[in-house]
Amino acid sequence: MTKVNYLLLLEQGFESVEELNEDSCIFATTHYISEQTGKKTNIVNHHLNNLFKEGELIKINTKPVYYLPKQLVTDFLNQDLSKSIYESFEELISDKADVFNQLIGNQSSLNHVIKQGKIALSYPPKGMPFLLTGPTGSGKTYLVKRFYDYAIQTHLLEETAPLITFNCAEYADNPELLSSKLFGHKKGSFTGADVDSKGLLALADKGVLFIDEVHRLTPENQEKLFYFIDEGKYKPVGENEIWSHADVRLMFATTESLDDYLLDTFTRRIPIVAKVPSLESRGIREKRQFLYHFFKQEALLLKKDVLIEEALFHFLLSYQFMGNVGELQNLIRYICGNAYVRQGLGEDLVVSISDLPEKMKKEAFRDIDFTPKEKIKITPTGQIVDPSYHSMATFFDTLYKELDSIGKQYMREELNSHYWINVSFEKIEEQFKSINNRSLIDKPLKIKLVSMIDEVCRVMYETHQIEVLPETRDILLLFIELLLARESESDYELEKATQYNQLFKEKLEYVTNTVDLFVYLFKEMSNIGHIELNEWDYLILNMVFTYYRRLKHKEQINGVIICHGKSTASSLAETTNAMIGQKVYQGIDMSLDVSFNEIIVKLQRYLSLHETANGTIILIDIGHTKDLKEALEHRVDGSIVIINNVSTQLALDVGFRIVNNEHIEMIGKESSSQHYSTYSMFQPDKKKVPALIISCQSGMGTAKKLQEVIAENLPKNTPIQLVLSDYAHLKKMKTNTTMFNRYEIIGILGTANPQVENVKYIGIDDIVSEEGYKYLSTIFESYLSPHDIQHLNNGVMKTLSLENLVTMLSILNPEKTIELISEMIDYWEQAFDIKIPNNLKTALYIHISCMIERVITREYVQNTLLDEADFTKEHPYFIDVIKQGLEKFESVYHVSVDLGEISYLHQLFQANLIGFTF
Ligand SMILES: Nc1ncnc2c1ncn2[C@@H]1O[C@H](COP(=O)(O)OP(=O)(O)OP(=O)(O)O)[C@@H](O)[C@H]1O
Repeated sequence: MTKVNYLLLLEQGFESVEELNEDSCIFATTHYISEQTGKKTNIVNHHLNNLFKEGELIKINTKPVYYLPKQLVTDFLNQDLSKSIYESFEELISDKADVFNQLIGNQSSLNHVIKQGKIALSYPPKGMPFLLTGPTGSGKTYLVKRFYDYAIQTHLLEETAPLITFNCAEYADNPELLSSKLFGHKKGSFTGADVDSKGLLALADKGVLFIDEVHRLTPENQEKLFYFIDEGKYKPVGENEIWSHADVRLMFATTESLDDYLLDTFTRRIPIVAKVPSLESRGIREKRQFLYHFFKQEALLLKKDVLIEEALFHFLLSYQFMGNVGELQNLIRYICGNAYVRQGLGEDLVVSISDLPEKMKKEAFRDIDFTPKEKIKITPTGQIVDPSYHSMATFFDTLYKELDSIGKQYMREELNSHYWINVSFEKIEEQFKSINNRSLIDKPLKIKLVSMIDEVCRVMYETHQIEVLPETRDILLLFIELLLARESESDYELEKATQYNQLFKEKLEYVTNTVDLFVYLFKEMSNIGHIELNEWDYLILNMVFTYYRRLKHKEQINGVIICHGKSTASSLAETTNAMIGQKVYQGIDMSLDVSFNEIIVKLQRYLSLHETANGTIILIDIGHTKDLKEALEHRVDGSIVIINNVSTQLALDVGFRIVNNEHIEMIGKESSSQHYSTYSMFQPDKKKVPALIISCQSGMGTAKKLQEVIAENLPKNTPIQLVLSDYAHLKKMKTNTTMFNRYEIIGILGTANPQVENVKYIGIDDIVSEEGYKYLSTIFESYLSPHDIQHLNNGVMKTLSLENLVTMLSILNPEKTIELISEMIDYWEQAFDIKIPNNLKTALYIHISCMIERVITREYVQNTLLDEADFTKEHPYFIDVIKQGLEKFESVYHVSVDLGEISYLHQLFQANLIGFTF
């Protein structure tokens, strides 16, 4: 029996399937087929797996596993499938449920637009108008059609509901005609109006009217439309008395920017506006998917495999399509059509640069790389064989393996640290050079990236005096390009990388700090795609940042000058550096209105980012030796010498000695005696900086918000750092992460306990409870005074509920919501005659606002455990009072809160109020 027979067998079995479930598809298990055919299960398995790899079958990963013929399942569901392996039949069926699953970018670039659109459509009772902006060809019309499909599928609209499209640009020169088109007209209302005519609003009744190029609508027509939006009625042209009514969901689109005056008045009336991104800004990953998608369409149409020459594919990847997705789609159709004409009836269709339109051909040939490469193959069933894609996926793993093998040699002490760094760096460089970086990312993104990196480096220099050498910048650029092009995450022995990073940090902490700073600034400042760095990537950055710096700057003593006055220290440092001929000193100015504490913070920051192992000499104008000693002894690696009474001569003398590599103590002793000043020297006692980990199950967004709230309420000069951690990562890795090596972790704060042994955890709910102070004390008591802890507690209590609301609510106006909930709580306090404690208040704020969102977005979960009759019988007064409190809320947001939700509220009240009897 051949492979093909197995496929036929499955297809025959599938013919009688009426519903997709485990029973009806039992014919699709290995066991069943083995029994039917008398073949051993491992033989059956082998063939089925091959068919699966070739894209003929999909897999349902239940026990037992089911193999179903992909094409027939697609026909059955009347929808393309988004993947080839499903965890259950339910998952397979629900893949159909959401029409957006198929959309390229639904999880990334279009995520926001889709979310906004769904909200607009679902907003009770009849949805809200919704405006899509975005350049031509970006897919606005395409999205509107998907939103319409979604509304039908979720029964927001009837199956027969109309979708009517109207393009204002076609009537822009004739506002009367436009008006009559939209609103209809009465017989005789203008020349040629021989009969009454219905407008599009009437035709779109109970459905959707999509108005494209809406910026071409005249102000009068806008006004008429606004009136319709507000009141649901309008008058056809020539009709003065009788109002017409229509039940229509409106969607709008425009290619213009919202700054346009017409649009400004428009957007004030349209609550939801979402931007469809240009093709270029969607990044190389999505562009690659679009290329696959459109070539697949052609393969399907022509019923042939399409073989794409690598040079053509890469030209398309890097070409900037001003007409966006639409232009790309047309171009691919043109290319395939051209190739078809040339090749006629051949078995496959080979497409190459020569199939491009003339004007593009020239440009494509200019950049062509003549090394022969394998072609990319796309079959009509959607199977993709792309050798360049695979090499990218394994690229990083290969590098990590190399770094691991060098690291192992270092661990076995076969290499010293100097060689470890050098050999690792050489490997990184070699691997980077091996990749063809012509089309890792598209040109405009690359231009943006170059200026982004320059900007980050400028800020690093201006704020922290860290110079990133041009060589380092080049390699950083390539590295980030590679990261942006990386399609999948590697899980190659991440713990090993963590260990190497730790060893690296022990040697060169200032480099790891510099890397952290670079990553932080890059993420903060960049609006370039999302980049995930793993521990290996950090190791690469550590090596890259060290390598050239070491080559350029011999390891020498660090020099710092601190003086009173606006710019005395910096100009003294500058002059001496110039006279010595290299950078020896960093100046820190101490203007009169700046406290010495602030100077210390500046100094600490500066030193944390620079090599201090060879010692640091601080030249200062007056005193402060003791303060400096205290501030630095835990923070630097090598000896510290402080010399008083700085003068130009002293600075020059010390500077030349530093350059000549004299011993630090000798410099202190001799220079100070020659220049009538005093010096003191001490060895540091290095301790880790305390840090609190913030980690939320609900994601980094919430953790970041929480970090802001805590940071705002901590004393200004506390050494405590607030570090964010991914919840799943923390829970899995426990103390085995760089964070635990880098900091003295004082505790974890979050929304769920990640269960890290021997580390204290407090939840947000603990902080906002009555006992908030007590909980905070368990973590902060060794670091903050009781007064500071109290301040922190109060501050967090005050901001947290509001903050939470703002992050959680994506559509409603948070201030208004808070106001309403607060009224509600007042009402309940009066009616129940109780004082609701803060913890319950916060819980209520959060709970109710989420509840509204649940109702509006129809993600309503029925409380199946509730016995409604019992609950109604036992708590009639509670239900009554809660309902009255919710009344205004229900009417403002057009929602209705069911008994299940009221019973959740009941549980909340009971759990938080001792002796609550209602
Ligand atoms: N996500 C997508 N998947 C597949 N095809 C798409 C996608 N987005 C857009 N297209 C295709 O690109 C073409 C252009 O899209 P569309 O007409 O929706 O753009 P538009 O923004 O409305 O353009 P214009 O402003 O010029 O009217 C269409 O043929 C559409 O089928």
